[in-house]
Amino acid sequence: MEAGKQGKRVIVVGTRQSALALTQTGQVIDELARISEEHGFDYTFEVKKIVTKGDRILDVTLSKVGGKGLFVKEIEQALVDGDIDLAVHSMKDMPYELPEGLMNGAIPKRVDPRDCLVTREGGGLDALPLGARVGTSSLRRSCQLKHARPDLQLESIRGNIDSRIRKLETEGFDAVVLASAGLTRMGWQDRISANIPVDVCLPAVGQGALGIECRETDAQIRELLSLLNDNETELTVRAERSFLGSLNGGCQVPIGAYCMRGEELEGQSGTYNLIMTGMVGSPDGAVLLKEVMQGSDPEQLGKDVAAALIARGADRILADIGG
Ligand SMILES: NCc1[nH]cc(CCC(=O)O)c1CC(=O)O
Repeated sequence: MEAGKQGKRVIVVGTRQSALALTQTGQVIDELARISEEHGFDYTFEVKKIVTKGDRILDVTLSKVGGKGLFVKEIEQALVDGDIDLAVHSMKDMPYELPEGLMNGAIPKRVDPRDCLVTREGGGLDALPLGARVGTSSLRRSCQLKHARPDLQLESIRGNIDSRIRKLETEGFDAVVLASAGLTRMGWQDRISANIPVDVCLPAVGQGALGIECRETDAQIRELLSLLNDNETELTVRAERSFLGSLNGGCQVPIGAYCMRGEELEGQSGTYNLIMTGMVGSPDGAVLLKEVMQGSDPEQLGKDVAAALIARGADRILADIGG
């Protein structure tokens, strides 16, 4: 990479305008400002809020709208057009393929990847009464929860985190399912009744991680972002995204994956054993296929796990639901 020439620069950061998006963008900017100061860069940061298609249709069930990248397309266009210099996304909202000329400049350290339950009475899955009403509009979550607890009534719920928690009270749900990461980033971790173990509910690809997108040609930003990257998160998220890419899935199909980094390989500095679990299921939870594999090349591992699931019929399940 060409070293950037550091002069004075106002860096415009694009983000969605939800409370969570603004909070996590603020956290990234604080971190980038700290890094800039540490390295003697004369950078200041400005936030630019961008409304995405996903924000405009928050009242419709997303899986019915379909399409990939509902929460990122407009932001990526602003990046291509030069209206912003970098964009902060929730990694799990990023489609596998980025537009020509854009790249993932940094994947900062991941927080808790698990889903969690926010329940009316407290306690986790085991504490939910028979036939409890659980709110989620994620096919991945309903598939796995239904598989673990066939008695549960999974019902669609949309909106930002705060409105989903409110609906727990106003719409009489016994529980809603949310990403632990979102609640933690908002400082609302005391609302988490229980985290759901990954072997019960495999998270979405990239859940708990952020993706910082930039232009391939912007050497200054690339240099800055490289200082924010977390190697362990990058390796594991690359494996999960390779899996997603091989299955051609967006975040609206029952696909889940979680990769962990194991030991560094002997005599191969920077190369690690990676352990990944991938799943594909039917929306009603009747079919749930899982594979666990190990490897040291993230892209290859993702492809291998996808191939193993496809060999067991994952492609037919996904074709059936139009994924
Ligand atoms: N689907 C929306 C979304 N996109 C990112 C997060 C927060 C979690 C994360 O950053 O992985 C959420 C909320 C949720 O799923 O509860």
